[in-house]
Amino acid sequence: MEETAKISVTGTDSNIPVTETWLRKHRLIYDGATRHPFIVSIRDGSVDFSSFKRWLGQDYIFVRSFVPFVASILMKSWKESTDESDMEVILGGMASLNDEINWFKNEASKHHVSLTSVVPQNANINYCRFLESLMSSEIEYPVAITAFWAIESVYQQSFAHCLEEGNRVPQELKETCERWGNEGFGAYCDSLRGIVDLCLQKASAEVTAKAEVFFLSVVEHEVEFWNMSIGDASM
Ligand SMILES: Cc1ncc(CN)c(N)n1
Repeated sequence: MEETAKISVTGTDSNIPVTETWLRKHRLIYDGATRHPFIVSIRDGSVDFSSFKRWLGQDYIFVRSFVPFVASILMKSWKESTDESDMEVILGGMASLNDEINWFKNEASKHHVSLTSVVPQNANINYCRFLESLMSSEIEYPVAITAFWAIESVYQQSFAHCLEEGNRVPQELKETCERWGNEGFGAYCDSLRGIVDLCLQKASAEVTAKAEVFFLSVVEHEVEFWNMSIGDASM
């Protein structure tokens, strides 16, 4: 039988989901976020506690900006999505944020971090401005849901890495790693990824290209967020 040539041009091969294409194409940058030195230091127990406390305070500020961003995704899915189940997945993510805010307050008081006196650092200010820009009506639903999946997925893969066999996560940080590294959150990220792939199958090449740019922007913001968490050791 004649051998059929297997041609896979990046992004246009309909057999490979778009997110798979991106993760292969941008493996280095993506690993730079999910295997960041800050994450590796949590995994091997070498993280210093001041970095963890800095991250905790900054991430609380981020999550408060993340709530309206997720609400805007809900609105876009209601207006633009052809698949009703999208809304339920996004709503599930939204609901967990209510619990998340309380988790931060609880964790902060445990570690004597005053959330009211946390000053947002530049990387955080930039990231929150980026979230706000995604809420504009100029940002199509496929682009916004791509950013949402990327934001959640970087955290899931980062903290799942911390929980892998042989980790030496300090007892005080175990709960944090479990929060985003657990299987349930992994399944939720897979659902978001499924929505992104389905959306982008129907999207124009232009929207798909725009979604890829925003995917990369999220990964860069996540790397900056980890860099900020490590902070200036000399401080
Ligand atoms: C910076 C950042 N990125 C992602 C997540 C997970 N929602 C988070 N809490 N903070």
